[in-house]
Amino acid sequence: MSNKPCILSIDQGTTSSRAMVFDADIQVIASAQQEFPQLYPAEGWVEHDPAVILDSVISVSRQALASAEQQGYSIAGIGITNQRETTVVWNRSTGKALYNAIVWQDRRTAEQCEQLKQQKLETQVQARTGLLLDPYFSATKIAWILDNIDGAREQAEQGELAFGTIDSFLIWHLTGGKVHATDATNASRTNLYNIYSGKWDPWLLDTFNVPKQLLPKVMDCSAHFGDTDNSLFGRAIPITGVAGDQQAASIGQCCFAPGAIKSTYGTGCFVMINSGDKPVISKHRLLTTVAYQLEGKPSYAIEGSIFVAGAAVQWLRDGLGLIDSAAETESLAAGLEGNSGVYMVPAFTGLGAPYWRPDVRGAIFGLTRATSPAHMVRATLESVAYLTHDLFTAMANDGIKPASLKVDGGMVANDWFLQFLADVLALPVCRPVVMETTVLGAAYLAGRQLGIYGDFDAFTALWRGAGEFEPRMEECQRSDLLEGWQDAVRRAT
Ligand SMILES: Nc1ncnc2c1ncn2[C@@H]1O[C@H](COP(=O)(O)OP(=O)(O)O)[C@@H](O)[C@H]1O
Ligand SMILES: O=P(O)(O)OC[C@H](O)CO
Repeated sequence: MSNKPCILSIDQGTTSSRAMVFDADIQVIASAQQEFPQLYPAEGWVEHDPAVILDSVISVSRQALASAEQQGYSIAGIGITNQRETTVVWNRSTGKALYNAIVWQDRRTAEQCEQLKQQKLETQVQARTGLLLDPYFSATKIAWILDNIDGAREQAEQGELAFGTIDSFLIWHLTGGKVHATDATNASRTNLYNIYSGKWDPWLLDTFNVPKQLLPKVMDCSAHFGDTDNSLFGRAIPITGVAGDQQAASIGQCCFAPGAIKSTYGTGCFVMINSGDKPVISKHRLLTTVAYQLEGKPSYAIEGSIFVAGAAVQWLRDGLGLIDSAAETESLAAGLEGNSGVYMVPAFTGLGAPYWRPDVRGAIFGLTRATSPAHMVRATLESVAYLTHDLFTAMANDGIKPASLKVDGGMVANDWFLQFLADVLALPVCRPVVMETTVLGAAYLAGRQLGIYGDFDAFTALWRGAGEFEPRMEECQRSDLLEGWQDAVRRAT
């Protein structure tokens, strides 16, 4: 009979679904991962098939769970973390989605956002949500589904439909259609949730034309969300932790004190700085968001969101066929003396913070007959570091000047990238032992609710750095590179 308690943590990311099992000492004992297709049905549109997402989550969870049980462990609870903002609307009777999931990167509602900006509503939206007017967030994506799928708006008004970010969609299906809930971090990315009152906001629902009947119940990040349906894992398992992936990464990096900062390099890049128990509104186009909510008390963060980071590496592999694997980018970039004046602006889905230009598209500058695939690769990696530098400039203008940066996500396996990042930011960059901080954060939230994991101090005591990258570039070289980048951005925009 297995009796060692452990937590199954599910990370439903933009490019893959991952499940990891953590024991009571927060060590990884099992894991499984599955990539799934990205759908690009029109220029600027990005979708996922919700049924494929659900299947991939169930499949990786079953694999990780079986491996843990074979080792004599018993799953005590489940944590869920997810790509944020991505929007699903489904039928409450059948559970079937009305339309594909509209992914956070999707730009189809740029015009609606522009119209709201023309009506001078951005300041009011920011004052309630901490967010800006951009197609990134869920509200205009929901309205698009209601206005473009036959009969959807009437069904929504009659209470027949449910909206959810991916966490909510998964909770619904894992509990056999019994629970329609989300957590405060995911709610805070919709543009419908008032981060001051902690409630769905009637003015926002009206402004974005979204019926209240669609919305899930908003809960703390550590809470009993519901139990899984017996048919899925052979018995009911409680879901006890939920957070958006960037917030979960911030928890996994132990960013609990005001000023603590992390940057995650997955499909996109997201920098988050803890601002304590008060929301701080940026004057330089950064976002304010809920970092986590425990025992009814929210903590807040300032966030810089870059839409394309690892996605550009994926494009080199899948779009251009320049590389066979993401890992190859490291030796290709390191093999060059410099960038030879080649700059890439990876605005495949517009530019996020601090530019917020959904209309801009990607560009490459400085090509010559001597430009090789390695130059393209290097320009791609460099661009992610420059975009991070732009966020740090906005943060500095808001008075935030960190002394070092904790990093995580798929791209930080790349040592060359991290050294270049440290050089461009002129800051030490630290990579943790557990690079999957997102799943770790969700596991912590779930295990905390069950009493398996202790308080923040106990968790922080377990955090280990795997190595620091110290800045070592000459200042004149750094400023030349940044000048080249700024020129490229000017030309692209
Ligand atoms: N060694 C590497 N160098 C650069 N990029 C990498 C490397 N390994 C993985 N990546 C990139 O990291 C991303 C995957 O990271 P992950 O954190 O799993 O993303 P997500 O959660 O968004 O699906 C992919 O876009 C991939 O191209
Ligand atoms: O899937 P990731 O890790 O790139 O994260 C996506 C973000 O949550 C989008 O806001």
